[in-house]
Amino acid sequence: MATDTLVPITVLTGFLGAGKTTLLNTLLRAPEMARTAVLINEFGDVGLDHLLVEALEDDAVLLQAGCLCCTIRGDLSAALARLAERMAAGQAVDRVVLETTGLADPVPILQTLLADPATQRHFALAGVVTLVDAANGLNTLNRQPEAVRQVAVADRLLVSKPDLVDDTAMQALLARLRGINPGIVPVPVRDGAASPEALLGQRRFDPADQGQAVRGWLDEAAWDHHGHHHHHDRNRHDAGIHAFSLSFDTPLPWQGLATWLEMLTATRGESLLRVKGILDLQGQDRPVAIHGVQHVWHAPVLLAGWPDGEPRRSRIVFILRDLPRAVVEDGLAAFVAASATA
Ligand SMILES: Nc1nc2c(ncn2[C@@H]2O[C@H](COP(=O)(O)OP(=O)(O)OP(=O)(O)O)[C@@H](O)[C@H]2O)c(=O)[nH]1
Repeated sequence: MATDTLVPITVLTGFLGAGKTTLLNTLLRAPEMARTAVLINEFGDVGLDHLLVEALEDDAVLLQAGCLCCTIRGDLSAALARLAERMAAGQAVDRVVLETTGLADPVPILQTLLADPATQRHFALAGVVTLVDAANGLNTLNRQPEAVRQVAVADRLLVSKPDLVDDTAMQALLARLRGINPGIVPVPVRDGAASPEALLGQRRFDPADQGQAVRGWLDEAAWDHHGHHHHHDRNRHDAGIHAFSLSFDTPLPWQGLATWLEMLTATRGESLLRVKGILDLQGQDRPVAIHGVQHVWHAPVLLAGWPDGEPRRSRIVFILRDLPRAVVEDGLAAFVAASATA
C-alpha cells in the first residue's frame, strides 16, 4: 500500500493526570477531527477514561487497547488489526489518536508502531505529543523514569495547567524539559485549548530526528537486552505502584467524602499518583467526576448524565505509590459506614 494511503497515528502521552483526556475532549469537538479513531489504554483493568471521554462524533471510533504499557505488542497490534478490519468493512478513518496510560513507557509503543509489519500495512506513526503537568511535572520527572522517556520521545511538548503555577515554577520546568528534549519548544496549553492543526500535523515520526538516547531505546536489539522483562508484569511498573478501583452502590455524601479525601491528600498526597472517580452523590441526579493528581485536586465536574448501559454507582480508581490498598480501602469504608449511620 502506498505511503500516502496509510492512516496516521498520533500518540498522546504524558504522566498520570497531565490532562490527556481533557485535551482529547477539546480536540474531538473540532470539525477537522471527524473520522478520528481513538484508542485508549488504561492501567490494569481499572480505567474510567472510556466514560470520561465525551460523546464522540457519529463517525468516530473508540477502542479499548488494553494495558499498552505491559503487553504492548500483542494488545496494540490486536486493537489496530480490529480497527483495520472495520476500515476494510467501510468505516472511514482519517487518523488515529492513541492515548496511552500515564504510566506507559512510550518506547515499546513506538517500537510496535514503527516495526510491526501488520500494523505498518495500514498505519504510519505521525507524531508523539507529550503533555507535562505544570503543577506536578518537576516532581514527577524526578521520580518516574517513564515520565522522562515520554518527554524524550516527544515531537510536540505541551505544558498543561499553566494557570496553576507562577512564572518561576514554569521557568524551572521549561529548563528541565529543555535538558531532556532540547529540540522542542514546549507550548503551554490551558484546559486542553490547543488547535488540532498544531497537534496533528501529518509529518512522519522519524527516529533519526531523535537524540542519541532515544534512538538507543528505540533500537530493537538494545531493548531486548535491557530491561524488557521489567515490562511484562501486568500492573506492576514499579514495585511500589499499584492500582485498584472501589465501587459503591448507594449514593455517597459529598461533604464527608471530600473531607476524607482532603485528609488523605494532606497526609499521603505524594503517594496519590492518580485518583479519579465517577460519583453517584446524595441529592445529585447527574454523575460527578473527581480528579486528584498527587497533591492537587481539581474542581469536581458535573457530567451530562449517566452513560447508557452503565450502572448508576460510584467508582473511584486509585493509582498509588508506596501506599497499601488497605489504608485507602479501610479508611473509606469506615467513613462510608459512619456517614450511613449519621
Ligand atoms: N487548572 C487546570 N486543570 C487542568 C488543565 N488541564 C487539565 N486539567 C485538569 O486535570 C485533571 C486531570 O485531567 P485528565 O485530562 O483527566 O488527565 P489525564 O492525563 O487524562 O489523566 P490519566 O488518564 O489518569 O493519566 C482534570 O481535573 C482536568 O480538568 C489546565 O490546563 N488547568
